[in-house]
Amino acid sequence: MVRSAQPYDALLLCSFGGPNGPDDVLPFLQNVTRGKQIPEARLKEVGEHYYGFGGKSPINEQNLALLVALRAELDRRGVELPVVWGNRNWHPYTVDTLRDAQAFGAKRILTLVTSAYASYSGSRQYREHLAAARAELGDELRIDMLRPFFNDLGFVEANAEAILEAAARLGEGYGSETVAAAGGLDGAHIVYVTHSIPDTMQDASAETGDGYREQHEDVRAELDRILAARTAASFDSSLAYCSRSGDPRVPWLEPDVNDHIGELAANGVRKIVIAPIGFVSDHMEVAFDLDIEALETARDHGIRAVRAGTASVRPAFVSGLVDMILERAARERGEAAEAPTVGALGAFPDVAPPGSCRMRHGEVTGVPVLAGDED
Ligand SMILES: CC1=C(CCC(=O)O)c2cc3nc(cc4[nH]c(cc5[nH]c(cc1n2)c(C)c5CCC(=O)O)c(CCC(=O)O)c4C)C(CCC(=O)O)=C3C
Ligand SMILES: [Fe+2]
Repeated sequence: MVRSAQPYDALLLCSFGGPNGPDDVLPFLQNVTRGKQIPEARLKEVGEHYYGFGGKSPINEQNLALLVALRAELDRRGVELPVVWGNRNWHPYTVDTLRDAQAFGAKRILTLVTSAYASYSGSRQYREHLAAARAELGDELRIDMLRPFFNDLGFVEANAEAILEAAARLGEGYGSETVAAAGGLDGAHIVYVTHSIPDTMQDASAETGDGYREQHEDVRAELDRILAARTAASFDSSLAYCSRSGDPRVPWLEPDVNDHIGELAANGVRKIVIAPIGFVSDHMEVAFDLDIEALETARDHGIRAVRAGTASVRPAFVSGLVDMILERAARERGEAAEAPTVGALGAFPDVAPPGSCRMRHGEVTGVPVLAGDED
């Protein structure tokens, strides 16, 4: 039986984008930082991270893999829904992808952004971006966005599995993988990591609902609960931040993961699992800021450290996303469809509330966002 995802004609996988080679790095960074106050020195530094990887970010191939995995899961369930891919900061740009989709007759698009948590960077900036694309392509095109998925069981389950696999590497020599995971986790400290944002962006994210930091704390608590139940190991955890940018005088969320690892070492911690719950795939922030910098910091302090994988294309994650897509489509058809979540915060609304997730607390820019949530 063919099931439809009506009223949607296509699913747009919308991501950040990244350079595919050395010549892309500068223009990509210019796209990202247009209108933002980022010092030249920071840009140079980030450019070097990319050049160190041959000028190529892993993010585009990771998004293609996610697209293929979503396609396969939709097919497996017999759902007819084209999946297309577009980015905010690099080719293929969202507006070009949507123009093609429109040429094939698509009128109503559901967007999945590769950002699990709601803040300006992970939510409103995408809604501004999509509104700009729609303004270019015409009002017949209707674009919706899926609610944040940080507390979807599939996303949380994928992270739990990745942490257990990493813990098993810490516990090598304990026997079977389950025993090794428990042994590795026992006495360990899990450092959950996400992207730092300016304090004023955090405050803005908390204005109409639970804020960015609170969303991560909710995931941390839920993961701790799942991991303790599955392993009976005794462990601690905390939330730290990576990849701060901007003017050094402007406060961003802390502790920085490297400072935090130093503090843990001073407090006698000897083994850690670094769990990048703030990221959906192992892109540059993970490959450089965690795998190169944070792991080196741990080594310098004599701490054994492993980095857990991201949700990426784990079946639990992909399947959870498809559930969310089908639920949203059902609600748009006027059918009753629940929005199940884990943790304490509950489902975020399908349409972001007016005034949510501004760039800075107290700031109103008047930049258009998607229909339904204009200020
Ligand atoms: C919350 C958040 C996420 C997580 C949510 C999500 O995943 O969306 C995220 C993801 C990403 N950030 C990325 C890259 C960059 N972010 C920058 C700058 C900034 N990020 C910010 C926040 C976030 N960013 C902020 C507040 C800035 C300051 C300027 C601004 O207000 O926008 C800069 C400029 C240079 C620098 O200063 O770092 C770059 C190059 C890539 C691509 C990686 C790759 O290429 O593999 C990805 C996935
Ligand atoms: Fe970023």
